[in-house]
Amino acid sequence: MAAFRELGLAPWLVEQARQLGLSRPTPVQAACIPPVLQGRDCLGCAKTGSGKTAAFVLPVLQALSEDPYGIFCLVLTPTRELAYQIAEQFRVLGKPLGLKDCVVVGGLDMVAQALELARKPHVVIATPGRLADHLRSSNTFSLKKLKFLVLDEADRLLEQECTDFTEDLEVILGAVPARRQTLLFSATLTDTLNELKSLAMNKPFFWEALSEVRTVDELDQRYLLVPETVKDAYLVHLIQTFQDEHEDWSIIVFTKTCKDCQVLNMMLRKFNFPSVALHSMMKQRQRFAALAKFKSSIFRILIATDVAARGLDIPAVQVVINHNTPGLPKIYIHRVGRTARAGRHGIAITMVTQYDIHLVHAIEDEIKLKLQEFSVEERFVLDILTQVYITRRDCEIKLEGMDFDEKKEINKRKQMILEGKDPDLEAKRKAELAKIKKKNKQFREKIQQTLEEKKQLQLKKKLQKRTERQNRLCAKEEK
Ligand SMILES: Nc1ncnc2c1ncn2[C@@H]1O[C@H](COP(=O)(O)OP(=O)(O)OP(=O)(O)O)[C@@H](O)[C@H]1O
Repeated sequence: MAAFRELGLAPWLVEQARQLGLSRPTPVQAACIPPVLQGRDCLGCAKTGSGKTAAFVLPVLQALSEDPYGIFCLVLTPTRELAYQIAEQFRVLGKPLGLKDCVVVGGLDMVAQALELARKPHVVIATPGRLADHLRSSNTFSLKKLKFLVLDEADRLLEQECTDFTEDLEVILGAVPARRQTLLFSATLTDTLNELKSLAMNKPFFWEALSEVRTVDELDQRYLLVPETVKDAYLVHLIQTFQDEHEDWSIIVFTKTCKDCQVLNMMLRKFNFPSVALHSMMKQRQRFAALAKFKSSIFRILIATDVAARGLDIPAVQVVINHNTPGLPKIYIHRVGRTARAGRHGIAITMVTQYDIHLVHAIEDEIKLKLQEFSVEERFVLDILTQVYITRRDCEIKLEGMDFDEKKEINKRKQMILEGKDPDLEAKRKAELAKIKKKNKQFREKIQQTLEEKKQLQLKKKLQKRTERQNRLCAKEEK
């Protein structure tokens, strides 16, 4: 394969890449860097951990070094943690340029971000919601001269799942120039390819890794069939086994909900495991702190929701455990892709209950590979079953006392504020709407009741008349 130099990158950038340990380009880099340097739009689809970030960071930096100004490049990404990770790559590789970057994500001070944006950074790395908020509320910066628009995890940004970015993307696309280079990357582009192609119209170059299997060869993919009620005991047993056998391994456990994530973290800590949680109901500073502890291997176990499923690059992660079977094969691909990155080996174990077997089949169909069974000595699990059950119950009771659901309500209010809505006004509006609905219902019921009463009355009168008529007839006959 060609060296970085042969792809058209400048010597200073090749040297910078080498210092970071990138000595030879990965296939996605070798394929995508030249067309991007030629000014073409690019859609790159390559497996998790294959170096897609540098595939866009390097050519953007090269173009920036030839014509430096701000704001030159905007990178959009679905999660806050990922935004910081990408910013770090720009910072390290772009150090000789004196690169100025700005990270614009939710959960942090908006005023400080607005000030930074006004200073015209070369590169802005943002989550769509917060950037759209800035665009709606301020005119202290402009994206009109932008040269590059990058959508990392592009399919996630376009799909309408739990967090729907559509409205925010519309605001952002309205603020960037039509004449620009658009770069779109993900490990799972194919589902949204048509929408993505409409974003990249400048002689787009599409590259997809030539491979039947959609996950990396270095990943050992297993399933563990467990009854729903004893999942946690299996989890504790698995973690204990990995910790005993491989002290230096880091483990990510993916859970379905924030509450599950919080309870499992509390439970594992009761068993003295060095774990931290990461989910969207935590304050942003807590999220960063948890991730920093995990990345520095101070805490070797991360319990996370899908907020950590995409993009995070933590080389020490050797094991991914899916506490629930992901409902979508795409989510499975990203989750298990947190291990076995950049040619390293890793293992992914998915817990499967009797109700999830169809989900496993869907995953296998998508990745074009059969998962192998992971065997566990059940007597060890049986030994800890009761203890794990009681500990989990204790943690659930404790969590209820901590008003976890109330916090959810508070977070909803915060989200409204970020969306420029007044939560009290919204609550009032909702209450008024409910009142009107209730009144309408009462009114309808009253009409119904009156109609019913009238009907009854008419029926009564009819019956009365009939009886009177019969009485009269009887009286006549008697006469
Ligand atoms: N040319 C290279 N040589 C060696 N290592 C590389 C090279 N390019 C990237 N890497 C390393 O590979 C790891 C994964 O890269 P990156 O995070 O860009 O993957 P990705 O394809 O974006 O994965 P995901 O789909 O999970 O987001 C990083 O640690 C990065 O430093």
